[in-house]
Amino acid sequence: MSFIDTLPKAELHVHLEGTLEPDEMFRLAARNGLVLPWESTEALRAEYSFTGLEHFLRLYFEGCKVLCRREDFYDLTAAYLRRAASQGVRRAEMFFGPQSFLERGIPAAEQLGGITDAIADASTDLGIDGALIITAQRHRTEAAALELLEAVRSFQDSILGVGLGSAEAGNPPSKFTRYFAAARAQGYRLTCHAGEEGPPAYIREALDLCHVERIDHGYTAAQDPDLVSRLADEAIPLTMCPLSNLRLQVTDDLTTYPIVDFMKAGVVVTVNSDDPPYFGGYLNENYTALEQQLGLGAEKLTTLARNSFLASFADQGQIDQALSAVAEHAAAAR
Ligand SMILES: Nc1ncnc2[nH]cnc12
Ligand SMILES: [Zn+2]
Repeated sequence: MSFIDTLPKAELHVHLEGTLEPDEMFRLAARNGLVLPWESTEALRAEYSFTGLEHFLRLYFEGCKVLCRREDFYDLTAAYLRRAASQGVRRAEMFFGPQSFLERGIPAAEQLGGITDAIADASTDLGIDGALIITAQRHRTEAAALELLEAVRSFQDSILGVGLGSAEAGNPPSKFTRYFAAARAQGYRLTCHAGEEGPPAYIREALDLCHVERIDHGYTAAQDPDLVSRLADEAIPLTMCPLSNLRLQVTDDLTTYPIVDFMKAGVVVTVNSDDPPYFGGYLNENYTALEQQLGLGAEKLTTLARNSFLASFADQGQIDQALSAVAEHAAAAR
């Protein structure tokens, strides 16, 4: 086991629908009497070569079609949490976008009931602390996002936060100010995908107009040094996803990935997996890619793990406990 394998970590940017492994996609399709447009898992994997975010999203939404019943959502969540726990993940704040399923007539209770049961069982069986962040899809209207908040209202006690995902270009955060205001009024923690393919101005909008507490990706902040200083000064964390950015051609090469520059500037940057099977790795593969491509040593890897807990929406007591575990792990490795 390597230093990274056993380093205690939090994962703050993973889409549950994006954790569907190809063999599981085929198993769930068969269970639900559906025929997939691919002959085999190999044929499906051959599609995992993306020109950009929208290309990827077409395949991602196609995969969502095999999720139909409560047990499908349970199995999906349970499998991710098992995998995460085996990689030293102590806390996972997971995104889930109900709109794809609501539009197919699958009740919120089936979706969220399966997910929350799996979170509860994984907490008991594996000791991993899971939490749910509902995301609206920004290619849809703000009215649809507001309807989503209503559709999940009776599950509010099981939902930690609210975010915004899907196709970024042309769908700025300013389109969703009322959605974020309503979510904030209902007591949710707020986060927003921004600066993945969109410009730094989208990150500023997410902060100034939507008042979010975290930025998901934030890659393009590197183009705007004043914004980087602001993220540091205001302690706004970034949940970055290196292998995702590589596979979606956001970045050509991880040897120039801006995460070290962000760390030096004092930004609370974190490493995450986004949609692991689609992008070639779970959390530890993302840490390992940075270790290899940027030459990160134990000190910087430890800072990234510390940041993951500092940036989480966990209670302060839980954060303090996790930070002690990270410090012990680092000390034992010296
Ligand atoms: N990388 C990503 N960006 C935006 N929305 C997503 N949904 C799943 N993965 C996503
Ligand atoms: Zn994402």
